[in-house]
Amino acid sequence: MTLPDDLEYQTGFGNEHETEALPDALPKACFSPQKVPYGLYAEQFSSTAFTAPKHQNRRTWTYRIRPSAVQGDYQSWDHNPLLKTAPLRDLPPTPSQLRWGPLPAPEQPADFISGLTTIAANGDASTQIGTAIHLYAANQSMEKRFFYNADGELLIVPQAGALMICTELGRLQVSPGDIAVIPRGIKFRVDLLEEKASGYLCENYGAPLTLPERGPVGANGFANDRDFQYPVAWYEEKEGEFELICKFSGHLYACELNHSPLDVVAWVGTSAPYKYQLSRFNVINTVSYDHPDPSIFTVLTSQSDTPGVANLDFVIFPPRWMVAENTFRPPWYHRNIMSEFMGLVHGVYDAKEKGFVPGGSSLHNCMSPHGPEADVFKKASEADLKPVRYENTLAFMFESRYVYVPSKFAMESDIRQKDYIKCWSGLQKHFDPNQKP
Ligand SMILES: O=C(O)Cc1cc(O)ccc1O
Ligand SMILES: [Fe+2]
Repeated sequence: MTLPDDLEYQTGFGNEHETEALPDALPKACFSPQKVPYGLYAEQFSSTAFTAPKHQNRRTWTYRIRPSAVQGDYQSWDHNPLLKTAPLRDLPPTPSQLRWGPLPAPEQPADFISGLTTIAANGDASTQIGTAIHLYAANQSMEKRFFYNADGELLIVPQAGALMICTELGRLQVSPGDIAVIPRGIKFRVDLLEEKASGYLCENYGAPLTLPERGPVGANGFANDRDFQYPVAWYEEKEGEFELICKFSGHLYACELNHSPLDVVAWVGTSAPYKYQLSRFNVINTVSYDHPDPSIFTVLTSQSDTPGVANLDFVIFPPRWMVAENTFRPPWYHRNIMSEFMGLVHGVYDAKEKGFVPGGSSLHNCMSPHGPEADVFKKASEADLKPVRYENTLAFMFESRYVYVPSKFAMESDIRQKDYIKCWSGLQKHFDPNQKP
């Protein structure tokens, strides 16, 4: 369900946005004046190295009631043993094709952070390489708890239930069909707008997500810059007993706060949380023949140090027309150097009509063979190739150059579909050397 979203946003991917919740709160002629309007403190927030190339540089100046340094001592926080960080060492990486059903709804109270479960991770957070994939399942708002993640940027893909993500830089409302991205280090709280909420969370240890190049497609297409929505300044002036949780180099810490950290009255900069409605994606595909590589469906990419080889590609399979002639239309059988983790927001995915259910996941690691299940192969091989519209479907992929290591929970939990590979066992031999091509 999509709840109406009446919040105000600023638009434009990666723009230097500026916003103030009180008139003239934003200093005009410099970033760090001797006295900030309204008695605020200036604090710079850097998401990239000071010296990162200009087109990649992301930093934001915040003007806040108290500097972030006003907080208690960090103590270790051990309330979520299922939240893990790469490198995962409990089990060896596996080339086995894996699939999972959704997580059951939590029986105990769980918020967005305490209700996180890690399914897989790759790379190494301490070297800022790789990603982790978690599922969230929450039945309560974070209330007096706030969180920031020093290990990476967070890409939230809601699957059920609308969320109000209250951040230092303002609020984002997201429903299934939207995504939100929270920069590394930004403090936030997630409020549930419905009784429960669940979805996927990709933690990107690497370079911040950005739009892929458009190449010969030109200046428009795929995810258009104008459709990315950034919050306007919004603050809470609240005193009391609050808790700030942080994930730092794979460890969870908490410190006490005597005020809400969402106290930024004005900000200007290029590093900020944002949301994007996936239905805005301009889908580009063949109008002649063959099934193009799924990179044509890339919404956002986190580049590694090798050009064209992603730390993380976020790819979607949205509703679209399928018109390819003389073509086997579903994904082909394939083996890929990149590792592919998939999820389903709603509907049915064209390669897997059974077993891959909304809220579920699959993993096909580097070079592990996969493709349509047996029934899909049969149907697609005989289909009448008239134009058809794929409706009510939204699958996605977190694709990475690094092998995903599943968590112990993922391998041992009942949500793992241990018979997944049987989906290909019905593929019969049809070879006939005497058949005329
Ligand atoms: O494996 C998958 O289902 C994802 C995928 C989809 C597609 O259309 C082409 C290649 C690919 O890896
Ligand atoms: Fe694939």
